[in-house]
Amino acid sequence: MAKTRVIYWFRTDLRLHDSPALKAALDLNPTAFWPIFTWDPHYVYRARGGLNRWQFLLDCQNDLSKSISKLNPKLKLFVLREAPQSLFPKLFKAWEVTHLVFEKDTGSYGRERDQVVMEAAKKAGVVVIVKSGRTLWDSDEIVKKNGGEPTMSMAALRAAGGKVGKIPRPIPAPKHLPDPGGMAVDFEQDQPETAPDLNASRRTEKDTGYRSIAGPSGDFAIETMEELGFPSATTPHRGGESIALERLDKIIQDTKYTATFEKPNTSPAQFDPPATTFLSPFLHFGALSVREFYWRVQDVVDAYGKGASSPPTSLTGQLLFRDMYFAAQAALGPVFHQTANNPSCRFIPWHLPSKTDPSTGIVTGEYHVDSDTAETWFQRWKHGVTGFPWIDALMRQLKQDGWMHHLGRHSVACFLTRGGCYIDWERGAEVFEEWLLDHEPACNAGNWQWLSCTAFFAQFFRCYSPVAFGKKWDKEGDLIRKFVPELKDLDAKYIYEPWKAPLPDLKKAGIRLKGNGLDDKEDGTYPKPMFDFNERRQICIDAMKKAYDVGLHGADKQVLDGSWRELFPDSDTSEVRGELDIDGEDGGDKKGRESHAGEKRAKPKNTIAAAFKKQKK
Ligand SMILES: Cc1cc2nc3c(=O)[nH]c(=O)nc-3n(C[C@H](O)[C@H](O)[C@H](O)COP(=O)(O)OP(=O)(O)OC[C@H]3O[C@@H](n4cnc5c(N)ncnc54)[C@H](O)[C@@H]3O)c2cc1C
Repeated sequence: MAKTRVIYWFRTDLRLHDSPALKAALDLNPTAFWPIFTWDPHYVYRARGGLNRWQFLLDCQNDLSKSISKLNPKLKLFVLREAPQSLFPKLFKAWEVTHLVFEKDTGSYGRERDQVVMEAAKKAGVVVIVKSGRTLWDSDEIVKKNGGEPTMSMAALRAAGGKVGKIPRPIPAPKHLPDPGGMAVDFEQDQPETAPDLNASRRTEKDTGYRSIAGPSGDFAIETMEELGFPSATTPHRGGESIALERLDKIIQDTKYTATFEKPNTSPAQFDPPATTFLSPFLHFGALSVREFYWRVQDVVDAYGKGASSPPTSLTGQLLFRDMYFAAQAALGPVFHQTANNPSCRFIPWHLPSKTDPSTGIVTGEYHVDSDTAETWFQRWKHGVTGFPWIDALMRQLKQDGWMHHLGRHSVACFLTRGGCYIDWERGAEVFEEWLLDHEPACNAGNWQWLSCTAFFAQFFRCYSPVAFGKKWDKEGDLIRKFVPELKDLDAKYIYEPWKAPLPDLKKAGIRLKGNGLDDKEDGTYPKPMFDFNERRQICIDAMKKAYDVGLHGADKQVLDGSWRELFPDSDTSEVRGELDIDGEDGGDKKGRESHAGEKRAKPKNTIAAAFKKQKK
C-alpha cells in the first residue's frame, strides 16, 4: 500500500470541530500525520498585534494542542519556528511528505504566502489540498457569482450566496487521529528578518522565539509570552476552542436571546457580560467554526417561529456581514484595506493620510502629519484622553480588554473620522488592528469604511454624539466609572460632561479638569474636551458634503496624481487635508503642494487650526 504522509497545517482554524480541511486530510488515511503550526515572522514582526491578542492566540494553540493529544497521546500541535516559505521545502524532503493540507486563506498576505508554498510543493512532488472553511460560503465563489465584483451590500452577498448554494452544515470533530512519522529537523534554520519590528514597542525582554526550529527544549512546544519578550496581557478574556464551544452552548440554551437577537437593541455600555455574544475573537482564530455558529442559531430560529428576528439585525445577519466583508476583500485584494487605488472607497481629503509605496501603490504603515493639531487629537483619541468620557471609556476598554461593543466601535470611529476629528479612517483601523482581540483585516477595513462613509454606507449627516448616545444606554455612566476611574465619583448628572459640573461637585469627586492627558497628566486630573463637538460636527458634515459632491474614489486619476486639490479650491476656509511634508513617495500630494506654492494663504476660518486656537484660549 502506498504511504500517505500528511502534514496538516493549522493557521486560521485552531479547532477540531467542523473543519473541512482537517476532514480532507484524515480522509487520506495517512500512514503518518503531523498537525503543525509554523511560527511565521510575518505576523511576529510585520503585523501590529497587542499583548492581549498574542495571549489569545497562545490560549487557542494550547487548547487545540490538548484536544489533539486527547485523541492521540503521540500527537500535539507541533510548532515549528520558521517562515513557512523557507521551511516547507526542507520539511517536505526531511519528513518524506506526500500531502500538505490546509484551510483556504483569502487574506492578502495569506494568498501570497500560500502561492509560494504551493509552488514549492509542486517542485517537491507533494500534493496540496486546500479547502474553504473560514466563511459561510467560499469567498472566491461568492465573488465569481457576483460577476467578479466586491460584495458592497448585504443584498449582493445574499444574491451571490443563493447562487453558490446552501450554507454547508457543520461536520463533527474527528474521534481519533493517526500517529506521526519521524520528525527530524537536522537541516539549517533560516533566520527571519526582524526589522522592521512593528511589535518592538511591546517587548520588554529579548525576543528568543527563533533560537531553534523546534523551540528551546526541542519538542516543538508552543511559544510563551516570555519567549516572545512580551509582558503579561491585561485582558480578562481567554481563548480556545473549548471555551468557544461552551460559550456557544450557553447562548443557544437561551432560546429567546438567540432567536430574537437584534444588534441595534444591544447595549454598547454593557461589559460584564457583554450584550452581544463575544464570539468574534474565537471566530478570528478559527477556534469556533462560523457554520457551527450559524446553523446552531438558525435551528433555534426555525423552531422559535413567530417573533424571531431576521437578517440583517439578527444573529445570523451578523455572520452574513462577516461574509460580505470577506468577499469584498477577496475581490479587491490588498487595496481593500486602504483608500489609495481602491475603486470602491470614496476619497475624502482627511488629515493624517497614509504614506504609499509608489512602486506597489500599497500603504507603507506610516502616515503624513499634515496638521499638528490633528496629530494631537489622534493621540488623545487613541489613548482615551479626549475629554469626552464616553469616547475615553470605550478607547480604554479597547486597550485594556481588547474588545468593544459594535455600537461603541461606531461611536469612536465616527468621532475620529467624519463626526469630529476629520482624521483618516486608516489611522483608526491601525489602532484597532493593534488592540482588538478579534482583529480581522476584512471586517476591520470594511467597518471602518462603513463608519467613515467611504463605502457601504453614505448617511454622513448622521453622527454619533459623544454625550447623548452613551447616556441613552447607560444613564449612570457605569462604563465610564469602570474604565475612566478618575471620574468614578462624579455625579451621574455630569459624568458625560464633566466640564459642565460646578466646582464643588468636581471637588467632591476629587477631580480637577486640567491638561491634555498625554504629556502633562497629573493624579486627580482629567482633561477638558479637546474641541467643541457641535461645532466640529457641522464642520465635518460640510466637508463631507463637499467631498461627496466632488465624488472621487481611491483609484481615480486625480487622487493618484494629486490634482484632486484643484477640486477643493476653498481649502482655506473649509476642512481639508493640509499640505504634506513630502519625501517624494506620494506624487499626488506633492503636486498638491506645488500647485499652492507661492500663494498667499487666507486665514483659516473654521478649520481644524481655528478650532484648536479657540480651544487654547
Ligand atoms: C470600526 C469597526 C471595526 C470593526 N473591526 C472588526 C474586526 O476587526 N473584527 C471583527 O470580527 N469585527 C469587527 N467589527 C464588527 C463588530 O463590531 C464585531 O464583529 C462585533 O462587535 C464582535 O462582537 P460579538 O462577537 O459579540 O458580535 P455579535 O453581535 O454577537 O455578532 C456575532 C458575530 O457576527 C460577526 N459580526 C457582527 N457584526 C459584524 C460586522 N459589523 N461586521 C463583520 N462581522 C460582524 C462577528 O463575527 C461576531 O462575532 C468592527 C466594527 C466596527 C464598527
